[in-house]
Amino acid sequence: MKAVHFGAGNIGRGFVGLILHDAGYEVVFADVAAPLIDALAAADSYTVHEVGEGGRDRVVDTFRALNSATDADSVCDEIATADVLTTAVGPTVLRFVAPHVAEALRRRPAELAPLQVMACENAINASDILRDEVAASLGQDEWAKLHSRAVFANTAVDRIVPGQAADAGLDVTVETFFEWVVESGPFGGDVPAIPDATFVEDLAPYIERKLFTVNTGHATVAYLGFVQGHTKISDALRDETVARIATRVLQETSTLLVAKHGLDPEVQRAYREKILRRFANPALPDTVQRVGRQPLRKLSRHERFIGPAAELAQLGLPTSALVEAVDAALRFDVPDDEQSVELRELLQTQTPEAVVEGAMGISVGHPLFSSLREIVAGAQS
Ligand SMILES: NC(=O)c1ccc[n+]([C@@H]2O[C@H](COP(=O)([O-])OP(=O)(O)OC[C@H]3O[C@@H](n4cnc5c(N)ncnc54)[C@H](O)[C@@H]3O)[C@@H](O)[C@H]2O)c1
Ligand SMILES: O=P(O)(O)OC[C@@H](O)[C@@H](O)[C@H](O)[C@H](O)CO
Repeated sequence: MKAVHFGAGNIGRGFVGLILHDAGYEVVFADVAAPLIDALAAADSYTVHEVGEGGRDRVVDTFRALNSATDADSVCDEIATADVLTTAVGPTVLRFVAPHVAEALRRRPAELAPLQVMACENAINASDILRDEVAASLGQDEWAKLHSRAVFANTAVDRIVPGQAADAGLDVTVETFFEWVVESGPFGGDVPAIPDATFVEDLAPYIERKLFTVNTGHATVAYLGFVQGHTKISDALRDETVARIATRVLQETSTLLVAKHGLDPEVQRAYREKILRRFANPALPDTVQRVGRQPLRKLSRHERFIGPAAELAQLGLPTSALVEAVDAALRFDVPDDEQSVELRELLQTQTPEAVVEGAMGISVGHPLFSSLREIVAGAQS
């Protein structure tokens, strides 16, 4: 069995690559970072160090690596004969992966089973986004002819993989916990052979529970931690102010998740408490800068703050803690982060109304509008 995986970064090596390797796939990593791909191509193996209770070292071998920027032709050939294609590149990068997949579908022998595509990004329906980009890349007529050569299944992936130490080489330090949930419908009864993945009929409750609990909570700790002057996530969570607001934020999103998806409130309470314990893991060298990265993506309409807050506001339910977290996000000032710089520019050049409508997708008249307008104005003063 062969899997092509785009994005040989933290989650690519420390989670998707490991799980596919353990499932018996030969993994072909594709990435645009030349030093990383060169190092992978020259290596026989790398080690995933799980830190925390019960953590152990896991060795990944039997992989190959290709540069998708300079050797796109070989990458397309590999995809054309692969069983599985996964990505962990970031949701905004999927459109750059799509032309490779489109070309691979042209080359894929018609007698092969459909390529099983799973985009492992922190975004709702990331595989559908990739599918739409592939269709756009092929154009309507060609897509109609080739679409049956691939199936696209949405997924929810959960494992904290921090940025790695400069001297770590290819090895990756990760937490022990992991969860990979995949929607089963698109596979039509022939799900990929991945024992560590869980296949479910309806992914919506899983991806929303993950994004609006793990990622909302994580980003809250990152932005409030940044404001309070912390560098590490585990230190930020030891700060009472940060912990108090993070706890309230997770109570707010839990109210929505319980109401919307019929989750058991006690199970959800245990889930969010476990998540706070995961963030507090002192052996995990995770930073507020990594977790807060790309604040404009995180502040966008369907993401971890505005997504749940908009739904709560429409139901007349409390959103004050989420709004406090958004307030902190507006103060994330990291010159190395392009979106942080862009956010600062927006705040300096646009009216509060334009920021709320443009960056957060909330229009005048929405029940969340006035509280967001107020905090944007506050961040500008
Ligand atoms: N790190 C985590 O804890 C974690 C957990 C769950 C999900 N995720 C998600 O996984 C994705 C990747 O996150 P990460 O933390 O591994 O980031 P990362 O920056 O460590 O890895 C991303 C990799 O993608 C590569 N890349 C960029 N553009 C590319 C392109 N056009 N083609 C091929 N490769 C390209 C980069 O060179 C990099 O190696 C994101 O969507 C993230 O939200 C991350
Ligand atoms: O990857 P992002 O930028 O969407 O979010 C940052 C972190 O919250 C995220 O990477 C978590 O570590 C991960 O989602 C845990 O499963």
